[in-house]
Amino acid sequence: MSAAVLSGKELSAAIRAETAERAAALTAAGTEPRLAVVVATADESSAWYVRSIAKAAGKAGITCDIVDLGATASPESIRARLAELSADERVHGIILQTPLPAGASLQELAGAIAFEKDVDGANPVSLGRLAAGLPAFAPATAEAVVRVLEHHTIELTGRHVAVVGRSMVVGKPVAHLLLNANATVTVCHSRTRELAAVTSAADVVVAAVGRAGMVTADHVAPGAVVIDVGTNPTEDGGLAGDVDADSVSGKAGALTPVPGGVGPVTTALLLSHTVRAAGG
Ligand SMILES: NC(=O)C1=CN([C@@H]2O[C@H](COP(=O)(O)OP(=O)(O)OC[C@H]3O[C@@H](n4cnc5c(N)ncnc54)[C@H](OP(=O)(O)O)[C@@H]3O)[C@@H](O)[C@H]2O)C=CC1
Ligand SMILES: Nc1nc(=O)c2c([nH]1)NC[C@@H]1CN(c3ccc(C(=O)N[C@@H](CCC(=O)O)C(=O)O)cc3)C=[N+]21
Repeated sequence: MSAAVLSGKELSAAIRAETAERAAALTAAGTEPRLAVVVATADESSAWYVRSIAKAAGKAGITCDIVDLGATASPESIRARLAELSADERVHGIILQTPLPAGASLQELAGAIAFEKDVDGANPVSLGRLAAGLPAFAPATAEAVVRVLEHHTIELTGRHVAVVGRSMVVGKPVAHLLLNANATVTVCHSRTRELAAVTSAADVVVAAVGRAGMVTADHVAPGAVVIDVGTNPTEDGGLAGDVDADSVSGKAGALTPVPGGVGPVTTALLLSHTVRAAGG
């Protein structure tokens, strides 16, 4: 038996269609929605994302400014640019791409992103509000994980979800969103002992590690639902997930594909957050 494929494409298309409608209404009313994408990395996975944001924003009628500061930008210069964009009335949404140059951290810099423009939920204020169950933009990827599960009518209440990864972009916020959805959540990381035993006890496994094929059949229970967040560039220019799909699909009940799973929903949600930040 091969695991069911949990596509993100239909959900992404629906979110993008609704976003385009809202963007057109805003533009007609005199507000052009605008997203600033701040880049200070040469990372290929980030470059993939930035290209797909720019393309999808164009189609949705959102102006996208790519602000490339270079992979050697200092934390001070990144912070100054975030503050400038935060004060710029024409800009409605700001995302700072990870990874960041050595010595810079998202949690330290994202405080310079105005809370109301923090469309990728990076400001620690956004994460705190998310944890408290208060309105805030969640990081698009973390929200995408939960939306894909909901779209495929996978029950979360009372079920055990193991998240592998504890970054500010995925692991930590997704753990809070899952808790808010009444799941029982275990968060794993590089110091977790007996990782395969921990994840094998879960009904749902969320892999956000950044290592191609790290999650194998040994890590999942028979019939479990597996969400693959990983987008690792391959030598031939493609993308590989954090899950070894060949091994896992013979054991899991359902699995998100890479590409075509969480990624397209992430991009759509970032744009949806941007039109909401613009008042749409
Ligand atoms: N599809 C999408 O929309 C998105 C995809 N991504 C992709 O998701 C992946 C994760 O991204 P991100 O969270 O930003 O990555 P980070 O590198 O910031 O975090 C990786 C996490 O995985 C943990 N980890 C690393 N190795 C192991 C291991 N051997 N066993 C258990 N845990 C481990 C780390 O633990 P520790 O904290 O101890 O170091 C860390 O918490 C990447 O492939 C990235 O490209 C990211 C964002 C969006
Ligand atoms: N602050 C921050 N937030 C992020 O969310 C973030 C980041 N930094 N840094 C880089 C990673 C990587 N990432 C991807 C998102 C979508 C695709 C994506 O759309 N993938 C498509 C393929 C691309 C396409 O079709 O054009 C897919 O999986 O089907 C890829 C990669 C977000 N990231």
